Amino acid sequence: MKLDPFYLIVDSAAWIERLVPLGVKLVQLRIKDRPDEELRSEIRRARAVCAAHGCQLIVNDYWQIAIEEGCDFVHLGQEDLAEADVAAIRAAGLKLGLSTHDEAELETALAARPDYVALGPIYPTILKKMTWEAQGLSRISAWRERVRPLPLVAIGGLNTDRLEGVFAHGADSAAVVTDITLNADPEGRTREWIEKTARWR
Ligand SMILES: Cc1ncc(COP(=O)(O)OP(=O)(O)O)c(N)n1
Ligand SMILES: Cc1nc(C(=O)O)sc1CCOP(=O)(O)O
Ligand SMILES: [Mg+2]
Repeated sequence: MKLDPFYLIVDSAAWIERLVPLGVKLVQLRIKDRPDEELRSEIRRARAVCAAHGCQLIVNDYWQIAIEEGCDFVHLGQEDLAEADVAAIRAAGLKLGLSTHDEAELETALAARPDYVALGPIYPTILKKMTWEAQGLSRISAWRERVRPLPLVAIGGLNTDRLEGVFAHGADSAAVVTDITLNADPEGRTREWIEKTARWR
């Protein structure tokens, strides 16, 4: 499986409606702490836009709702994975991406036979408080060898100046939140990400 080198992560269908039509081909809907009905409505809106624009939608955390809403890809962290029914996710035909932050998590992730592995935080992130120090670029190279032939996603503190480094060290896709959503010009920055990742597409 090949992932687009630009992996956008946003927290609402409104962001997806705004940015996916610009040419984004891989997007994660990462919503926290909202009632189920709101989540369903957000997922439905996101699915419609992604279907219209040939963009792969990945639903974060809410694998049961993703199954029920007919989605085809979920992302889980290690705590999510511990509580998830991976067999049910597979039986429903969904693909699965998993987070990793250290060796033990990588072992756990690979044992679950995911469709991609994410490594983070490569650089410090302002999005959420993390237990892990920044991994640095060399960790990407180490993960590259361990994760092959699965795609490797780099995440955490990425911006357009850091792309060369993450791809040179073996990432297949660069995931980003705040470099776009907190940018003064999110549309312009999204176009820049699309252009600057073209070499690895
Ligand atoms: C591509 C990608 N990588 C890592 C994460 C983080 O997942 P998780 O550790 O479960 O944390 P939350 O995002 O759920 O807060 C991700 N969402 N996407
Ligand atoms: C959601 C998330 N997960 C991470 C991990 O390391 O697992 S880092 C991260 C935040 C990514 O946001 P930004 O691009 O703004 O740094
Ligand atoms: Mg999670």
